[in-house]
Amino acid sequence: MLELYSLKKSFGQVDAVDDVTVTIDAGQMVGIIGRSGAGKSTLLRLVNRLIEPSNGKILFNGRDITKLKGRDLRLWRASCAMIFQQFNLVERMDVLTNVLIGRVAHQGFLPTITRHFSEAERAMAVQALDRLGLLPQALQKAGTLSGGQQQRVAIAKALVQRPEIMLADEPIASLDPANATRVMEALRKINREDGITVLVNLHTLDTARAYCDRIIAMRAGRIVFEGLPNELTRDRLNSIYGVGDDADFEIDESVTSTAIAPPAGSQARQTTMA
Ligand SMILES: Nc1ncnc2c1ncn2[C@@H]1O[C@H](COP(=O)(O)OP(=O)(O)OP(=O)(O)O)[C@@H](O)[C@H]1O
Repeated sequence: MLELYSLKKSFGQVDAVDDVTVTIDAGQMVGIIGRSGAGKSTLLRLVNRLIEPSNGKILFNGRDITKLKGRDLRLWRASCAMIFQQFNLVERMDVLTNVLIGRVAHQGFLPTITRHFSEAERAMAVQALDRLGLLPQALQKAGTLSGGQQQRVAIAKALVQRPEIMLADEPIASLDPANATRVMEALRKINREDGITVLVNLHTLDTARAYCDRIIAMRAGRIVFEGLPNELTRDRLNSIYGVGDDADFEIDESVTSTAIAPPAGSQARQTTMA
């Protein structure tokens, strides 16, 4: 269980995350939505300890994460793997090596840069690629893959970290709908099959409603909604975001399936919060 208490991060005068208290149960897939600048990325970066909180506490299974240093901090970062919009792969390296780089926290920096990986680690990387349908691309340079394939390599790289939490910061923002669907399905498969908790920042409300067990909505650094996808009704959303009839997005109340890309001819709409 991940618990955030009065978590705050200020950048000068801006409170990017402002007094956030929330509990995420183990094994949940949680979507974080909100307009650009709401504080979604900052929240994930705080959990991963990529940035230090100005105030507040992070507990994971009762352990105070905010106090971790040195090796313990490195192992924490490995156990809450991050996935970024821009994939963060080494494009000139092959896919398998990119995945193996995910082992750095466990085996140290030197063996990683000299590419000394054990047979067990190679087997782990191959298995992760196989699960994500990328075995045929294992020896291809990462930069030659499509965006969706690269993001799935990034997920495989995160998987070999043996994480307990996966933090995905707008993982589908730069992908076309078909690739976005495959990436979201991959995240959900990992969540369901491995019991890994997934926190995913999303720009599209429909995607969050289709894939996530719970939704957190942020506005100006604060959590303004936390609950089940079907509790996020049009009225509630309007009151949360203060939008009127001339809003630049609409809510598709019919979205209950996993599909992001609607079938040809469908009337399904994409809901964008940006
Ligand atoms: N390193 C930083 N230095 C100064 N201000 C920052 C920094 N990182 C974030 N901010 C500010 O904090 C606020 C929240 O930013 P954040 O990136 O967390 O929002 P977001 O909801 O993830 O937005 P987006 O959807 O556009 O990525 C914004 O006002 C942003 O400008």
